Amino acid sequence: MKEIAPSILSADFCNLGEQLKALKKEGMEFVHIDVMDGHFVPNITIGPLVCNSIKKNFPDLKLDVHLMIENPMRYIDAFAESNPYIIYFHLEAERHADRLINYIKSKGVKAGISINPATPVSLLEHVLPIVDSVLVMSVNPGFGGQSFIPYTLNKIKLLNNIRRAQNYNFFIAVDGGVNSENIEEISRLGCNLFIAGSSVFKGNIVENFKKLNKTVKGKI
Ligand SMILES: O=C(CO)[C@H](O)[C@H](O)COP(=O)(O)O
Ligand SMILES: [Co+2]
Repeated sequence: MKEIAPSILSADFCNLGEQLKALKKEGMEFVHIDVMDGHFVPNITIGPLVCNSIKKNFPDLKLDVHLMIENPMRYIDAFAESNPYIIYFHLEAERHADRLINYIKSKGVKAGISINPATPVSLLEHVLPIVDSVLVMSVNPGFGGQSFIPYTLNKIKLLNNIRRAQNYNFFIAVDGGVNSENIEEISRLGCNLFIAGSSVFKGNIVENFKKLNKTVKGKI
């Protein structure tokens, strides 16, 4: 799989429906939703109400829900209500990762685990066989529009190597500072889902999406 997941963190919230409609027309399948609680990260953003509204208006969009919150277990039921494609939680925010992965799956939702730039891939060793996705943060979480941290490329490469060697099934998602200049390299290293906020929503959103999408799908 090679897909772009536009992150609505950088969308125009007064025109969110129109923007999603325009992107969907160009083949957008995933929409990335950044949930921030003002504790795990300094910012406060979106809750389950918005997820429910997007799902109601765009039932076939795959909701890619990125929880950047403390105590994620407490909110799984609420976010599972919108029937998302996947819920990611942060390893740094959860002492009982195995329990939480299984709980998310018990709701019929794919379970993803996200790691901050400074968190090593080795900490995921024992859960890699059971997660549906690993989300590599390529910026420090909390805000859109930051620059891609180059050393995170090594983490993508390492995850891809482990996946190949062990025959694991998780997909690799990368989030933060993804743009038309670095997306090709990120793709070559084995990334499957490219989360892009400002590089889609700043400027001409349709043209931005088309360019990124064509690059990862190898049509240019
Ligand atoms: O999780 C996030 C920030 O914590 C966002 O998904 C990410 O930053 C996307 O925005 P941009 O592409 O502008 O970096
Ligand atoms: Co995100």
